[in-house]
Amino acid sequence: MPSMANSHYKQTNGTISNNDSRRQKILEQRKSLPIAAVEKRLVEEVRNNHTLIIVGETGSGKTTQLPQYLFKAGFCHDGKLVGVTQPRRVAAVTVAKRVAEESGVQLGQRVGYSVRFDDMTCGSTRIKYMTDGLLLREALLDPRLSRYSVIVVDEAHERTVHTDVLLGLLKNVQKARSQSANESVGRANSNNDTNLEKANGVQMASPLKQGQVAKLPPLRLIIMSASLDARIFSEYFGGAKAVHVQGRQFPVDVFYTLHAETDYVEAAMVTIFQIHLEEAPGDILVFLTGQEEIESVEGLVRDKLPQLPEGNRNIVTVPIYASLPSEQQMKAFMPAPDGFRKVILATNIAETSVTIPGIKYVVDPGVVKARNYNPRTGIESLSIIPTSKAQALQRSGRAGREGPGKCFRLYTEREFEKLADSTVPEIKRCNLSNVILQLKALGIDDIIGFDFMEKPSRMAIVKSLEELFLLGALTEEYKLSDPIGNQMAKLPLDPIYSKALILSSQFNCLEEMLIAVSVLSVESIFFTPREKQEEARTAIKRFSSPEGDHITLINVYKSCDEFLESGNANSSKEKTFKNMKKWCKENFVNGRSLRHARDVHRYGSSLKAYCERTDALSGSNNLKIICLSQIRDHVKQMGLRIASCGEDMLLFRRCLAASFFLNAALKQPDGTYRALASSQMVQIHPTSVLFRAKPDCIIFNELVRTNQNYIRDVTRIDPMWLTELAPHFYARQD
Ligand SMILES: Nc1ncnc2c1ncn2[C@@H]1O[C@H](COP(=O)(O)OP(=O)(O)OP(=O)(O)O)[C@@H](O)[C@H]1O
Repeated sequence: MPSMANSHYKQTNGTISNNDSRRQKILEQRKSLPIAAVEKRLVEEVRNNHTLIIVGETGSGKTTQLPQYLFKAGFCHDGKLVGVTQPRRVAAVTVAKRVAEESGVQLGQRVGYSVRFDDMTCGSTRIKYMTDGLLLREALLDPRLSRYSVIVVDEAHERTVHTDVLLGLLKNVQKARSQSANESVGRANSNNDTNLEKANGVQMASPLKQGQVAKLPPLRLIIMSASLDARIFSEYFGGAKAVHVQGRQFPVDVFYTLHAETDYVEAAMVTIFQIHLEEAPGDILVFLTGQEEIESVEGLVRDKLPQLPEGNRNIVTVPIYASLPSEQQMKAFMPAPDGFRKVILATNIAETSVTIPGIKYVVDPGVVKARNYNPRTGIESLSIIPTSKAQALQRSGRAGREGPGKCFRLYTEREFEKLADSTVPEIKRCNLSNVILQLKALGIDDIIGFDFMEKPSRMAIVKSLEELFLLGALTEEYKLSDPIGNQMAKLPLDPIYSKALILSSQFNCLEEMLIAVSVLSVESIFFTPREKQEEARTAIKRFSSPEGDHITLINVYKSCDEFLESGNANSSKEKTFKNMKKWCKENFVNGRSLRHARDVHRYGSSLKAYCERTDALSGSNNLKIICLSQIRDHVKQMGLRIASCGEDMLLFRRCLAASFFLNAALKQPDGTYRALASSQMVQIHPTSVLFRAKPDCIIFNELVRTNQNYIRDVTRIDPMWLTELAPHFYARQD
């Protein structure tokens, strides 16, 4: 099977083609989209309605076309932007590339994107695709989103926690902007304006200064999806108008199994080979639930290939999931080598918005991995659950984007009928600390009274407020504390990680904490192939620290750095990549994850390399890539002192105890642990280096329920440190 790394792949996606026939083809394709027939009407509706809901079939052209129509119609005059939010970064990036190509402009110029850790925009950007989380962060700096004339919230049916909070926030911003539009500049630039914003729950980060232009046009809001219950959104926005774009571009035939499948992974495998042997050429997109499952199917396909007749072994598999570094995700969008059929193994990251060229077949087992959070116990569980009808529709929609397609649902039609119409909004099943911290930073103090589209439970809100208070982010009046709360809100991380970074500068170990947080932000950096478990265990021992997983992870990271630095100073980028790959393989380290951690921590190198490559191919060399948002830059900008504790890891462990005190556990006589904050009985996960050692007192990173209550990423601490370093919590417990 050809590997994606030594790629026979041609880079085409996202580059500007000078090829006239390609431009012509794109032009014709655009004209043939169902949405093209109603361009004028849609623009009129946007002019006449401050809030508009657009429902249209998958592939009808909403995401790529509407922003271009609005640009053409003058919504970007005076330098204003049309912002389009997506629940996922891969959609924001790939759609922006497509739209730049369609518009015949360089990506990052008139059309750009901005996602966490990667900003491809410049001063002349007018159509900006971004994740919904990123727009929320922008609101911290610019609470009235004054640069935007229109915000399009795409794929709203997904109801991610960010989409829901964003909708609430946008409602406030709209009110504030409509009112300020009626104010005169002179009056609006003083106290009046600030009061008005506060009254609407949106507080200026910094009040307007004399002479600053306060008058803003009303903010237009468009909510879009293919499978959205327009009524709920319309009611929330005071009876906003909904329009339906009729028609889909290409038909997709949907097939169901006759009987329920007991093993969907096996069924997916069989279906892949059936399609390959029996159906016409065309690539296959398979939806699976996570990295592990994807890697296992990759292995199964590889094992099975030699059993196929020689002429039929032309399959190449490509994984795509959220924690995969961007440059590797992009491989899914590249064409397969000539004569090969590409099989993309994806999580629901590829479910909405994206167009993966070449896909003709979709295999949908009808399941998804979902998080669930129990605010009473503080336990997050990950379980595999059936998708909703809306998700099934989105998945099948991926097959009909370039021509007619087929979708194979690995469940019966009766099961489909029983599926829920839409997914339970994430806001009702997640820990809210992060979101509450952001709302507080936006000046929204009354969280319980906030106008959520669907209110999270009171218990979930109270629990998160309490957690933020204990971390020092909120005062006793539950207001954002200064400087800790403010600093925490600025970091694009979970509050507990942000706290750890801030504290580590006082413990002289910010260098080490930066590495730990980066590695913990990605999928596991260890790689244990099924057939080499013993070898992998021995290899990991070389890095393992008797003090626990955090120091072990730092050891891996630093060892790789040392290896790359030793004798490699003048190596080319390619050579460094190659060396790193070799080192990872020898040490049973997951190269993908480690590279990603290095991106998050410091370099942004693989992202940059990817962009530079596409830039070179597009024949231009002035692409502006800003990777400002790396965590390291954030903490530097906050004035935190980046120092290393060197060999003295005691300081680092004390810092972990001071930051993760809410995640401390004590060993019980039977060898299990009691989590001190929730009193839940938990066990150290078998992948931890402390699984056998079982120290008396530990802190952990996360508590996840699978078949047991497992704690992951564990470090040994002295129980006395808890009362010393977190007296506000542990003195209270006595
Ligand atoms: N990267 C791409 N390569 C090739 N064709 C593309 C690409 N992106 C979009 N298209 C074409 O444009 C059409 C419209 O895509 P668009 O994303 O605008 O649809 P949509 O209505 O937003 O769909 P969805 O609801 O599924 O996101 C696709 O069906 C496809 O034909």
